[in-house]
Amino acid sequence: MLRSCAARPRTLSALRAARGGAPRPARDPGPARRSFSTEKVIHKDHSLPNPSWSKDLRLLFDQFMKKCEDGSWKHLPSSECKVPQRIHSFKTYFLDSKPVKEDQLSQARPFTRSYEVGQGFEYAMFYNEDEKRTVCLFQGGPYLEGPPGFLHGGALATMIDTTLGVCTISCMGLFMTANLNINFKSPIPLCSVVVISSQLDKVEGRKVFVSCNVRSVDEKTLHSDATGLFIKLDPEKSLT
Ligand SMILES: CCCCC/C=C\C/C=C/C/C=C\C/C=C\CCCC(=O)SCCNC(=O)CCNC(=O)[C@H](O)C(C)(C)COP(=O)(O)OP(=O)(O)OC[C@H]1O[C@@H](n2cnc3c(N)ncnc32)[C@H](O)[C@@H]1OP(=O)(O)O
Repeated sequence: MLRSCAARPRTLSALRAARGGAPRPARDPGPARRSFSTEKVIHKDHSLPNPSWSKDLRLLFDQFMKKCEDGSWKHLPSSECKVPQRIHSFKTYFLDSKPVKEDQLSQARPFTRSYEVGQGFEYAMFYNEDEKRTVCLFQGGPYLEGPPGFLHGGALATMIDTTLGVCTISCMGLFMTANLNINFKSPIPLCSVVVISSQLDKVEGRKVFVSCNVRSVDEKTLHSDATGLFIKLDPEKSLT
């Protein structure tokens, strides 16, 4: 994700300055944050194969890594601690409208990267800039059970939300989900692998419309299809 954030043409302060508003001083990260940001900590990339990955997930991962060789697809790294510019701007410009306790914030980590290896969300994301498409290879672990032996619908909704969110990567700015419509067509056996294929359908002002389908590895089963609306955050508007 860092790569795409680094490529972002302008920061929020540049956006704000462009509007003639005085750039808001970045919030003092506080001692804990300062020491954290000066540490040279190498964060684990959770989007790489690990022993919990099934043969299906490894095969699909290798197939998509091959697609990356000509540069058409990009593998998106995923660490639970790295604070890319986009998230940092979000915390600087949008979180102060509702003071969140510093110590709670310092414990924050992405929901999908908060389980022991293999027990929750195992996934890898690939992005195609030209086609504005994101593919997520997802294996839901045993802690994501809904109906006995099947994946919880909320766990699938989480991965759909995350995958659709990544589709906004090519748009400037920070986006939040305003609407998700999900059809659950066929239950997903727990610990099986599915492919979430998503695309950016249209942009209207601050509104980005995206959609996806969720299929089994052999593509024979359509497990789900969904649409989403993401709204670009307006730094002049408070979030709460
Ligand atoms: C933010 C950075 C950090 C998170 C990263 C998120 C995503 C992008 C990421 C990239 C990569 C990373 C991976 C993705 C990881 C996770 C993704 C998860 C994303 C989420 O999980 S995020 C949490 C859940 N999400 C919320 O917690 C939002 C709560 N919500 C609000 O904060 C406001 O609601 C907001 C800001 C959305 C809009 O507020 P606002 O004031 O800026 O805009 P406003 O209301 O004026 O609407 C403008 C135009 O959108 C139309 N519109 C609005 N809502 C609509 C709806 N529901 N249906 C149909 N149309 C709707 C209006 O009708 C108007 O349309 P028109 O202009 O035509 O009149």
